Amino acid sequence: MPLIPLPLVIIAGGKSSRMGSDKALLPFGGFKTLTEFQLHRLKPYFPRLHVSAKNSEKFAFEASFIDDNPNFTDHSPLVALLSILEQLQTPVCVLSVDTPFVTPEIFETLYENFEEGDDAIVAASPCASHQLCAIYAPSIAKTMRAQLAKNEHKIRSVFSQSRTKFITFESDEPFFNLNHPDEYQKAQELL
Ligand SMILES: Nc1nc2c(ncn2[C@@H]2O[C@H](COP(=O)(O)OP(=O)(O)OP(=O)(O)O)[C@@H](O)[C@H]2O)c(=O)[nH]1
Repeated sequence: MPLIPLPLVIIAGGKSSRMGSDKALLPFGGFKTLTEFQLHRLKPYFPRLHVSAKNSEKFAFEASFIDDNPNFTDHSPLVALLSILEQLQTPVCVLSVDTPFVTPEIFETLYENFEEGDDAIVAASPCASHQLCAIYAPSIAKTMRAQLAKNEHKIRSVFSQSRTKFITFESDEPFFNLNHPDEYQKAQELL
């Protein structure tokens, strides 16, 4: 059983504009919310789990929440990542709440590739890279802060200015994510 000695943060504070209702709160896999599904299935593999949100008051369950830094009023994964690193100040595994098929083995492989001096280790697959299935070190926060100070939310620019490695996995399937209602439907069928 893989055991990854870093905290895992489930990132769940987006607008869900394409889904039409908050993805993090959708029922999934027998759980009241997709967020609780993710916490439950990944809990055995990490020493601590947290949930990142713009405002955690939206959740009706208990967990260790990391609210976004209130100085950033915009929504973006970059805002979430910087807020997480500022609060935890340790290397962290992160996972987008809307990817219910990412396995612990994927994080184990990312961790095996994480070396002294790395700023980020990001999963990739044939069709895409997955910036929210990754390990980030606090050393990348400075570059993120500078980027957000320019009101620039593209994580790719942060990658190009830091020591970021991409680890490519064979299949796109574990990275299937739920952006639209038909993808939510398909994910329920795939379970
Ligand atoms: N904490 C936090 N999470 C965010 C923020 N913006 C996006 N996320 C999360 O980042 C992940 C990827 O977000 P997207 O799917 O690109 O955006 P989204 O806002 O959820 O959905 P769309 O509005 O349809 O683009 C999701 O798990 C979101 O919950 C933010 O400002 N704060």
